[in-house]
Amino acid sequence: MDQEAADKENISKEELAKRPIRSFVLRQGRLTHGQQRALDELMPVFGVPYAPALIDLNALFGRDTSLKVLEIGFGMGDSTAKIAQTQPERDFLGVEVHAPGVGSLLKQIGELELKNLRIVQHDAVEVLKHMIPDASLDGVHIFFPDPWHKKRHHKRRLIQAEFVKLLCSKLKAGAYLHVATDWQEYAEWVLDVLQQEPLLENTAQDYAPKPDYRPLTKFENRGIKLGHGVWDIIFRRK
Ligand SMILES: C[S@@+](CC[C@H](N)C(=O)[O-])C[C@H]1O[C@@H](n2cnc3c(N)ncnc32)[C@H](O)[C@@H]1O
Repeated sequence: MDQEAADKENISKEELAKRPIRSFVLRQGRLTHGQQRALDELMPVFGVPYAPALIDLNALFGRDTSLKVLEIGFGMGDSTAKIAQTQPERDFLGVEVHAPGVGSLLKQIGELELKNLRIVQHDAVEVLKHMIPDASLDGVHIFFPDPWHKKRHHKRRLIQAEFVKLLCSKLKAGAYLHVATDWQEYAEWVLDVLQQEPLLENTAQDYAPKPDYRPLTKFENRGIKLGHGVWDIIFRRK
């Protein structure tokens, strides 16, 4: 049993044992004024409340000709907003559990007047299972997922064989799955898990060159200057 995880969430070890293993720890996190305001004013407009009911993605975005891309764990949403801004012909559904991040992305949606981005604030595993129709996605972005460094936490890593199966069921034939990470051991793990899924094929020999649509984050820029690596892994649904 994971005392550290129980302590972090202020719940008993017994309660934790009954819950499914999750890829995140929900921290309270302070909201800035701007984030709170964006949550109050823009969540009713751009937020999709979690419910165990399938979403009609074409109806949600009001068009059926656009490609539909899901992003899991967008953090503060800076890359998400930039991508949505530079690809107005595509529609993006971002999923994140962290309230300050959701507030931050809503603020950017307002400032940039983005029409092609919607947000669900909930565990992406449940969103995928209960809200995303089968074979409805053209792409999935998972940028810098929590690497869960310690061996005893590896079970919390988002990218696992079972999760990848679930993802595959939601991808259209030919759709892409793009994972980026700055932790080499997690990059190797992701490559291994994706290679073992028979419904996926790698678009590269192993790691892919960074596609232009993924902006360099501030954090990544700093890392590159220090000689740290970033690995992009892009597979396609057969
Ligand atoms: C290390 S951060 C990276 C954030 C962002 N993609 C970036 O590149 O800066 C990982 C994010 O994934 C979110 N996350 C992890 N598991 C999740 C899940 N199952 N559903 C939704 N969000 C999740 C966390 O809350 C966190 O904000």
